[in-house]
This record gives sequence, structure tokens and C-alpha cells, in this order.
Amino acid sequence: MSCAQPADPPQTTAPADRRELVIAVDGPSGSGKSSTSRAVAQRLGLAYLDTGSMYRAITCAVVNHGLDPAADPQAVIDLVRGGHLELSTVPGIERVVIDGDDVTAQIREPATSAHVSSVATIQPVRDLLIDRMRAIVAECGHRIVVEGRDITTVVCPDAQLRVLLVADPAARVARRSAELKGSVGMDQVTDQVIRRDHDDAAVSSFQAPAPGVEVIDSTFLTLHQVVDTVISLVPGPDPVPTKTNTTTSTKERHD
Ligand SMILES: Nc1ncnc2c1ncn2[C@@H]1O[C@H](COP(=O)(O)OP(=O)(O)OP(=O)(O)O)[C@@H](O)[C@H]1O
Ligand SMILES: Nc1ccn([C@H]2C[C@H](O)[C@@H](COP(=O)(O)O)O2)c(=O)n1
Repeated sequence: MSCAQPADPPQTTAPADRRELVIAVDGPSGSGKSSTSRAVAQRLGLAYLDTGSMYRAITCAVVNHGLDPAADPQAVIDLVRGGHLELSTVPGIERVVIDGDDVTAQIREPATSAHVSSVATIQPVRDLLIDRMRAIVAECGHRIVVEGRDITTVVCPDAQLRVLLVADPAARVARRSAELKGSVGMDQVTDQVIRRDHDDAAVSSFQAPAPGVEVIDSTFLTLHQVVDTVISLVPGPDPVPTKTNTTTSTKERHD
């Protein structure tokens, strides 16, 4: 799997603080990892890597090629090994392209959420993508917020800050339901959150913190409060917020 990212847009304010700063965020589905990580990256002028989007992109390619991960996991492994993945590491700009196919919208479709665990639980697929994740962290100069399920434990165990973001299952289901605006039934929402966590937990430990990992329970916190809490936990001198210019034709997300 090769991987390319669009060049970072020029920064309008030069960051005074260029020390390495990797912030690793893990947690179950709907705990707020993506919204929080994106906002923290924007506030601190860091790159942002949504590792779930990598597993989702592979899942789109698997579905689009008519592969069955359970019946033929080797075909999925071959696809990952030979495939070319491009993704944005600019917070607020989502763009995911696999083998020239723009799957930015497809990765968020309920069908992709329903199938992604069957891809993400193939260990050789994980090993290949974990190598790519670490390469992206290095390409970003180790100044990045990385979120997923095994970032605090496997991908970036040496991150300067490691956070496990949790929330009650009922709150997580309600958030996902609100996000999908009634486009899918409650059964499907519960499947996307609860069943997916159960399946994903077979290969990653994201339900309890590893030693040294800070736990933030977002159940009764606003997104803004969670972002402030993460930033308050960054070690060392106060991080210098950096304004980034994200001018582009690609759709921006503001959760
Ligand atoms: N603290 C919060 N309070 C209320 N809603 C929140 C909070 N944090 C995130 N949300 C909302 O919850 C939904 C899920 O958040 P998000 O996509 O960031 O979760 P996630 O952990 O990345 O989920 P997944 O792993 O399934 O992709 C979004 O609609 C987001 O706006
Ligand atoms: N580091 C990671 C990131 C994601 N996954 C799996 C688990 C999820 O079901 C799927 C999609 O992630 P999401 O976009 O919902 O955060 O990818 C993983 O196993 N490890």
C-alpha cells in the first residue's frame, strides 16, 4: 500500500513552537474521536490522521471489487498490498482516494460502516496499514493528532499525549442517530455502534486505558469542553495555537 497526501496548505501564522507533538486518541464508536481530534489539530496547527478512514477506504475497494473478506481474506490483503491510498492530513478537509477512485463520500455510507470491521479484523491488513500510519506520522514531522482504536497502544505508544475518549453507550448511539438524521433505523444505528465495537475489540484494546493513557469521559461534556480538556493535558510549555489557511475546493467539515 503506497500512500500520498495533498501538500499541506500554507500557514498564515508561522508556528513559534515546532517541537514534536504527537497526540494519540483512541475510543469506541461515537465517543467523539474524530470531531475532537480534528478540532484539537486545528487549534494547535497540527496535522490530523483519521486512521478509521483508511480501513473504510479499503472496505470501499473491497465492496467495489465484489470481494468477500470472510471467504477470501487473502484477496483483501493483496488489494491492500498493491493498492494506492491518498488521504488528506489537513484537519477540516476530508479527501480519500483509493486506486484513483474518490471514496470520500462512500466511506461514510452506512453500508461501509456495516462492513468495515470484517476488513479491519484481518491482522495482515492491519499490519500493512499500521506501517502506513507510522510513515504518515513521520512525513508530518511528528506534529499530528492521530485517532483510531490502537493508536495509544500500537501505532504511537510513544506519543507525547495519549488519550482514551469514552462515553456511555446510550450517548454514543444517540449522537450517531442524530448525525444520521433518521436516514437509517435504530437497529442499524445500534449495529454501527455497539456490534461494531464488539467486533473491533477482538483486535484492539480501546475499552480500557493502557498505562499512562489519560481517560476523558465525554458523556456530559460538550465538544468544546472535550477539546479544551485535551489541550490542557498537552505536556510542556503552553502549545501555541496556529491559524491554518485551508482554502481549497474540497468540502470542509465543521462538527
Ligand atoms: N462531546 C460531544 N457532545 C455531543 N456530541 C458530540 C460530542 N463529541 C462528538 N459529538 C457528535 O457525535 C457524533 C460522533 O462523533 P465522532 O464522529 O467524532 O465520533 P467517533 O468517535 O469518531 O466515531 P466513529 O469511531 O464511529 O467514527 C458526531 O455527530 C459529533 O458531532
Ligand atoms: N486504528 C483503527 C482505526 C479504525 N479501526 C476500525 C474500527 C472501525 O470499525 C473502523 C472504522 O473506524 P471509524 O471511522 O469508525 O473510527 O476501522 C481500527 O480497527 N483501528
